[in-house]
Amino acid sequence: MGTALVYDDEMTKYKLLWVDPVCELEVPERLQVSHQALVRSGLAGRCVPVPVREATDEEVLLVHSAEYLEGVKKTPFMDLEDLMAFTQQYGDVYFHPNIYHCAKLAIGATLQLVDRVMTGKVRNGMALVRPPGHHSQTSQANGFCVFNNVAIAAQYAKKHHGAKRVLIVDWDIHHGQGIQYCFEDDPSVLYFSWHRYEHQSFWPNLRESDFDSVGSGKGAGFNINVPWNQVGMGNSDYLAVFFHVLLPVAYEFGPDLVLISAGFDSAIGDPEGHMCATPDIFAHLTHLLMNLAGGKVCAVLEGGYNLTSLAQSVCQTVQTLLGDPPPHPANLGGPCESALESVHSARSVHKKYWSCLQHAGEPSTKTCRPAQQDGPQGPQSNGGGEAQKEAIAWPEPLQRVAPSVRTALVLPDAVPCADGCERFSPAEGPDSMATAGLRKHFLKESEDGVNVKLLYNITALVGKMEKNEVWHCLPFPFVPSYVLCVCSKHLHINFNHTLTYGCGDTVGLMQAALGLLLPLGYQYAPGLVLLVRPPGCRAREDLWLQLTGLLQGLAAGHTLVLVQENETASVGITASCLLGNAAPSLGSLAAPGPEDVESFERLRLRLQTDWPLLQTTETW
Ligand SMILES: NCCCNCCCCCC(O)(O)C(F)(F)F
Ligand SMILES: [Zn+2]
Repeated sequence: MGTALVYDDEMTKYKLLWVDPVCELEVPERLQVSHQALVRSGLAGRCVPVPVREATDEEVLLVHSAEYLEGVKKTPFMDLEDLMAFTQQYGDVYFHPNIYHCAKLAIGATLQLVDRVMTGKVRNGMALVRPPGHHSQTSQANGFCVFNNVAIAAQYAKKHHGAKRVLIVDWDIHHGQGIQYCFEDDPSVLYFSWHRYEHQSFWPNLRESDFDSVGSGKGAGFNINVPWNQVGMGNSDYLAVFFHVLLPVAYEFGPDLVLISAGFDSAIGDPEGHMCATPDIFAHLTHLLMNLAGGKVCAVLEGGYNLTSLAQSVCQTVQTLLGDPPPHPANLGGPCESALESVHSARSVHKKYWSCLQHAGEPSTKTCRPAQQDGPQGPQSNGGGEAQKEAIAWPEPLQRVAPSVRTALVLPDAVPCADGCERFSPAEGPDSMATAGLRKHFLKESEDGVNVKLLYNITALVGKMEKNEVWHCLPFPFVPSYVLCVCSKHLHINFNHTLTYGCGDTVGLMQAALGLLLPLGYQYAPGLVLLVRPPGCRAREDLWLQLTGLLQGLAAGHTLVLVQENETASVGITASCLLGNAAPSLGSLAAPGPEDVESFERLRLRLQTDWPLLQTTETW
């Protein structure tokens, strides 16, 4: 199952024909540099190319009014004067004789992607389109958008593919009010958006973009807004929102399709966003969504105006969709005070709708300190108004080279090797000291099986030899003999930290994984993840596969999974997960048991001082 890439350079053939400082940044080069970067990096060649098509009127009418469509249909025949007059009735958008054609191609590209993903022809994919869509509304164009590509895709997936629950994740730095309005009272579409807000002083300056717009009627709880009230937000702020707002709710919602309104004006260097998150963060954001909906993820380009960070961010997203493990998360700290206030506000207004948030604090009465002149990460020029005083620079993302052997298995002879893997036989195999040490001990003991004590000895021994890091997670005592799956070729092991968390049921463990394990792991940034599956976890195989999938976001995918020999049936599906295939969907999660929530919250409060990425409320 591959990754689709939907692109056609016809969508570069419209541009601003008059002077308008607000619209001049939406240029054809945005699409060209994005596609070029995918081609030059070899990523486009690894994707399944999918042709675009024009949307039909019927598809446009899934979201837009006939009057609006009839109006836009006239624009190809307008002269410059009429185009400008037609444009005047809308805000922050421009028309062009070819924009109607391109707008239909943008929808068509998106629907082609949805068709391929929903019918299982590909696992996931990206549609590189313009004009963008998330600001356009039933009867109006807005913010460079003519038709709402992603909103139409959600309606289309429900109507033509029987999707019951669609999750839309809008990581563009502007609020996609067009999508919010479209699904305001619709519980089958969960719309999540973060956006630069600055207490309503940033465009589109809407009161309904604040965190207390939760949807209405039957849709209450299915609209989640996380406003950024300061610029300069960085990687830790973005991850904190994923761990403590989006992911717990997304797993409880249990979508059967994930649409990403993938705008990259939320990346560093963007003249609209003024944020500090680096392009590699989109590898992690993508990865964290890829085990939802059985991996059915469609990323659709929205904004992004710094051509360098846009191209880098698009590559990071596509490379992750292809299954390559994300890069090491670099020096993450805790979220800033303003971000914590936004996280806390969103959690507290949604606690009544989502049982995973039942322990969120009450809405904070205090308001954040007046927005400082400087964003949390230091001085930023304000708004897009004045020219950047100094060019903002950031390191080019490191090459992410997938190992030649992605997953190797060490198996008792009786157990067949899973397809796509290599059997790691003690004779040959990687010659790193760490592996040699593991192998030596493993072989010496293998006739009478291995127990966890020996496992610790192994890692302790290896730790002496290698000054790298390993992070034990979820160690459980387990019966003798086990199968050792090694993902990628090189091991870096140093016995350093053990976090043990006993948990009653699947839901509790899943929520603990999202709210405790992942933030801890990202902050700890281990060199290796060791996943020790407890005996009898076959009963919760799908949960352990979710963990196996999610934890590959750490340690650049270097994952060691120990499986009980009496569960050799798990080897194939575990190997499939280590090979980058999505874990099966958990469906909608029930409420976690109260005792699990209690122990979870206690552990979080105890650890968050040392691990600030665990925080969900401001500390003052
Ligand atoms: N400087 C503030 C002037 C108003 N600026 C308009 C910004 C439009 C943003 C469009 C977008 O990036 O959200 C999309 F994804 F739709 F393209
Ligand atoms: Zn935007």
